[in-house]
Amino acid sequence: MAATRAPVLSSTGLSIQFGGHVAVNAVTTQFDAGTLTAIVGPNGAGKTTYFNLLSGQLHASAGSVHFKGEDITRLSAPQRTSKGIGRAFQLTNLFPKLSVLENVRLAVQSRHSAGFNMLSVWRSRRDLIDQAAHYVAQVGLAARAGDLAAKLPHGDKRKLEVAILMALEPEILMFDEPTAGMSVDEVPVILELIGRLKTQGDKTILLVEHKMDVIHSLADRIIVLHNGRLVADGLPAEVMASPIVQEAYLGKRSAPRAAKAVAHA
Ligand SMILES: Nc1ncnc2c1ncn2[C@@H]1O[C@H](COP(=O)(O)OP(=O)(O)OP(=O)(O)O)[C@@H](O)[C@H]1O
Repeated sequence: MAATRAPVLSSTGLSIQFGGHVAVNAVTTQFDAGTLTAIVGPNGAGKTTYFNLLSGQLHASAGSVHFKGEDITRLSAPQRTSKGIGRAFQLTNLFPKLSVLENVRLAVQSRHSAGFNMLSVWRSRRDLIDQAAHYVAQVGLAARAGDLAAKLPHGDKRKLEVAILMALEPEILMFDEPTAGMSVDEVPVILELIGRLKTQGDKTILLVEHKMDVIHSLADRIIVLHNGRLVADGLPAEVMASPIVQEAYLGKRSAPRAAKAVAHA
């Protein structure tokens, strides 16, 4: 089914200040349904802070966030999650003393809230476990389903985070450097997963990533943050060729050719 191109998430004049430092500075943009947008920029550009403002971990000093037309600026992170904005957290979301399967089962359960119906607890529990096993298999962790989360090597923990996010079935999936700290042979599993989520067409994916090959293979669009400002926005090839990106992001002084991408002052 063809993806509908309509804004599902947007920020308007979104800003946050830490002391005198403006970490995100009046960022106005929108994310269309069924697209994958990569958010790039040098270290300290404000990418993670912008993510925190969208997902509710931080609250804006100014500006607003809208989800499907609703102003969610004042909603907490859990309220935004329940509306369908899902974010993979780097290792902080895992229950270390529970197994891989149980970690994912809890995510499935929180979506269904099945535990409240005492009459159907057993049947629901079986369903929940089956669904959890499906997500565990999708991220390539079936063989480790019974292992404690704490015992997993780093790369497998990152895969488990993705399984938890998928189990929540959010409309928006936010990944902040999903392959960071992974060995080279583990990276493709996560990239294939994100690629598969993308081809489903109904998910809106936001990806903070430094690896250019990852961005090129997955992104429909790139936005560039620099010193907290949105400085470029467009198709990957255009944005990567733009002088502002060549200089600000790749550290090159001269740009090969002029950019077609929209450069924001
Ligand atoms: N809680 C905070 N308190 C004070 N300053 C902060 C806080 N969070 C972020 N900053 C500052 O805001 C700026 C943006 O940081 P942020 O982590 O968003 O950048 P980033 O683009 O994600 O960087 P990286 O690619 O290195 O992860 C940095 O100067 C950082 O030091």
